[in-house]
Amino acid sequence: MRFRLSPELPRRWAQDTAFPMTERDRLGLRGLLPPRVMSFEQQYERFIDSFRSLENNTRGEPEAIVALAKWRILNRLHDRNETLYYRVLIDNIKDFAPIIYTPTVGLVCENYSGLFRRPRGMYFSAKDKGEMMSMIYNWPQEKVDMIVVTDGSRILGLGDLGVQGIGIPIGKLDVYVAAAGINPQKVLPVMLDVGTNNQKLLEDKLCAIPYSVIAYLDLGLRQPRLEGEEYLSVVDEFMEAVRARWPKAVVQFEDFQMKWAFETLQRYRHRFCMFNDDVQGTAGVALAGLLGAVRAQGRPLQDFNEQKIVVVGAGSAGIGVLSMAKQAMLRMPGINRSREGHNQFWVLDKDGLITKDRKGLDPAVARFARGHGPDEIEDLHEGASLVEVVKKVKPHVLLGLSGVGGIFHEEVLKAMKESDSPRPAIFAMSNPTTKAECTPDHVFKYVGENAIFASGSPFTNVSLGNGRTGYANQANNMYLFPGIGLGALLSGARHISDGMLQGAAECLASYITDDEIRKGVLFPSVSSIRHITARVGAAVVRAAVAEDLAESSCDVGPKELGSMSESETVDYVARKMWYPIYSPLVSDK
Ligand SMILES: NC(=O)c1ccc[n+]([C@@H]2O[C@H](COP(=O)([O-])OP(=O)(O)OC[C@H]3O[C@@H](n4cnc5c(N)ncnc54)[C@H](O)[C@@H]3O)[C@@H](O)[C@H]2O)c1
Ligand SMILES: O=C(O)C[C@H](O)C(=O)O
Ligand SMILES: [Mg+2]
Repeated sequence: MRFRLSPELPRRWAQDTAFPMTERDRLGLRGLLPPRVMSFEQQYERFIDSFRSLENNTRGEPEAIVALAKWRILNRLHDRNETLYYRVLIDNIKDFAPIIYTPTVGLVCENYSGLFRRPRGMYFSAKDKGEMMSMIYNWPQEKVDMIVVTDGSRILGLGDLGVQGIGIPIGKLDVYVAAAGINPQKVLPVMLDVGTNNQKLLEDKLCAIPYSVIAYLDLGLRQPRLEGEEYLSVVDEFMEAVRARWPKAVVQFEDFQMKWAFETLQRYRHRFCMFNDDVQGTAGVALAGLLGAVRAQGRPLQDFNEQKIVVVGAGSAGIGVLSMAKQAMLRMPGINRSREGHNQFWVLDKDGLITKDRKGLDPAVARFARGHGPDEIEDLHEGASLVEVVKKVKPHVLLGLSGVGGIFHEEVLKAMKESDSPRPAIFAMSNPTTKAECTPDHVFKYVGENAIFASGSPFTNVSLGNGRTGYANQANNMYLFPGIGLGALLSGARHISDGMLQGAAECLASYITDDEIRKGVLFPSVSSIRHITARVGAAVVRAAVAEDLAESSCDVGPKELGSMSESETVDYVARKMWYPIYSPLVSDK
């Protein structure tokens, strides 16, 4: 019997019109495709041309229409031909990241049930209790290396989007393939659908995609979110199922609401090779930015201990950043022991400045609450407003992880002009773009041209006149999570330690040169993401080896990893990255 395949091959083998004649013959495809055999380069050009004409044809249309149209054309390619999709993504990551990742992925999640055409990833719901151990074997791929899981409870700054949050693991894993070269056959996006507390989704009313007449129903469970032990038993069962089938897989927790982000991290971090990107990945990126802000002032890194930092948002990300920054301060060489108890942070949440007078404070937040000691600034009372805090503290850095768009308004930014730093730094890290605490235009206008700006979602640089540029840095955990996951995978680490995360953050911080820092460039261009990830991944491998956590799952064991120099480790990590090329499906012989 002849071996037959449909021209609609599974997307991972598909070559479409590029199938050579020998393969068409052997696979029974002759006559099922147009006769001309195109090269990969011709297919690539054809896609880029159609993308550019889509851009031209949608010029002037509302932003949401354009963004969704761009997402659709990329998503269709993803469905059709995985090799071409990832090559296009890798080569054009700076242009395409804003489509498959923040900000467009936020819009996609908000409308996911309506945009849904084909499933991607796995769904484990509250109704699957007791079934997960067998369900996990329904995934058709033998091997999975990287899993990104969400419960959809805090999608970017958009809140509880229930099952529609699956768009986030899909986008994060696309970044894994593009940045860390994880083989797309070995990634698994996962949605844990434990219900939703989003009233609109629970009402089961027909929804509509922006500017579209197509109505749809939400695809998730229609029940309030599970809580307490019931919730944890679902996550426990999922984690055990993963361990049973893929004991070496790395699991990234993403966009869980704060209480579950912390609880699951504590529960699993020493038992599984897992991390929480919003808490730990974000912390490392923010720390690299904070150290960059010290260098930009022309000060040595030890002076990090003297910086006054106002953090707006005391959630999973804000507290993650504060904890890592505090640890880094305590590690600084020559730190004066008497300053160990010194609190350089002023933290605000939705009720204003957090002080020890606040009732019912979460212990993780209480560590950073302002007290009544000699260090304190007079009149800064419990619940003080952001403007009051900035005016009185005159911070070196103002960092937002609040999920509230525009909260760094004109008055706040003008107050930052009086900062004690010659280069006041403003980090508007909330996503997507609509939730950014401020824009770079406002920062350079109201704080001044010496300001430093970074945001979670991409903005364009600002022209300051006379050929000068105000840099709009992107401070997003995408600079770290791919390297953390890849480094953990290649070292076969039993778990992901603080030392491995610290190694990742320090590596990113040292990536930028003093010249760039002086100009206000704190983070490298997203175009270099593979190069950065190779370095970060190597730093994570080396930290795992140094801490004796490596049990390498690859061809190179911990002993050999330990004998590699730094640059040899970087080369090794880079060599392990998957790169999209068409592989012959049948041999010529
Ligand atoms: N740039 C990045 O890499 C990155 C990483 C993680 C999270 N984020 C973004 O950070 C935001 C927060 O994420 P999270 O996980 O910490 O969320 P979260 O819900 O756990 O915390 C949000 C915090 O903001 C506070 N807040 C709300 N309204 C406020 C107001 N008006 N003034 C001051 N504080 C206010 C809340 O009280 C809470 O402490 C989201 O928009 C997310 O997209 C960005
Ligand atoms: O997803 C992102 O762009 C960053 C971060 O993980 C977030 O939750 O905002
Ligand atoms: Mg996230």
